[in-house]
Amino acid sequence: MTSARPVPFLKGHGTENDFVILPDPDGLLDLSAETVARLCDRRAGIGGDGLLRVVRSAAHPEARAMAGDAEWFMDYRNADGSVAEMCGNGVRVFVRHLERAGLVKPGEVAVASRAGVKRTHLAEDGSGVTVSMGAAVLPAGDVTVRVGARSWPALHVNMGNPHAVAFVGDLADAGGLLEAPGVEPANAYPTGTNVEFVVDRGPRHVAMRVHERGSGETRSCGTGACAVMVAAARRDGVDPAADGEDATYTVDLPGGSLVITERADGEVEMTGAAVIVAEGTVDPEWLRL
Ligand SMILES: N[C@@H](CCC[C@H](N)C(=O)O)C(=O)O
Repeated sequence: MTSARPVPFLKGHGTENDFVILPDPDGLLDLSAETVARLCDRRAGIGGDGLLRVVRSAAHPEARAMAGDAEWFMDYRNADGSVAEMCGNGVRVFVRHLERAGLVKPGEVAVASRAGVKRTHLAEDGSGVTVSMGAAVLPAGDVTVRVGARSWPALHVNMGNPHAVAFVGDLADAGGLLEAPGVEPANAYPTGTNVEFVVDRGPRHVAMRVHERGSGETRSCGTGACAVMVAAARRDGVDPAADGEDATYTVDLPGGSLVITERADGEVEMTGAAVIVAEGTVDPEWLRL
């Protein structure tokens, strides 16, 4: 990134999955992975699980083709600077920022992402944001998740980005999650994966922890909660496409709860909070690498 002027930023979170937000409507910032990692550093930077760059779709080569359907592109990066296809909590925070900045009105807002255009609904009363996340894809093949000497069978679920969902006896079984869990076979996830550990809380009610690719353990993951909902539904013998009936689950995460509905047409909808907590400018001298 080269910039002589202070760079505006905001900080926000969705169920405590927190993000540095960089408004860059004309796509002028040259954001390297190293710069993203510095901004997301919790001690030496602003701090965040990831970064949301807010760019007009027409101004970004990866989003130009979506500009007719979605004016804004969510350029999402993980805390280590890696690029990811999609971020469920991030897209809610992204539209909350657009609304707060007067760039969109409450109601329907389409957002371009690397996983395609996502349709969102911003409640008039400023409460939650609902996102149509697309249909879950369940690639065939057995997957195993390992932490130390323990292992669990897992379900491979793709929500635009990859997930391995393991049902465990107790969320503490996953241990400290200071390192990425092992996932086998390695070739099931050529670009790595997010890993979810899940327990039951009641009928259509589960709780989870997540280790995110590129960010470590986070307090919430929207795409992860959608993957968990679909995995729990299939385990429970619930398949809305076959049953002809929508199914709704509550997914508790360390940072809050998300309500996930899988519709009979396959669409997975997620509803949850989205909050902007601060805004300011980044010192250009500090940002210079
Ligand atoms: N926290 C996000 C997911 C962010 C991307 C993920 N770490 C990946 O690399 O796929 C969410 O809320 O979905």
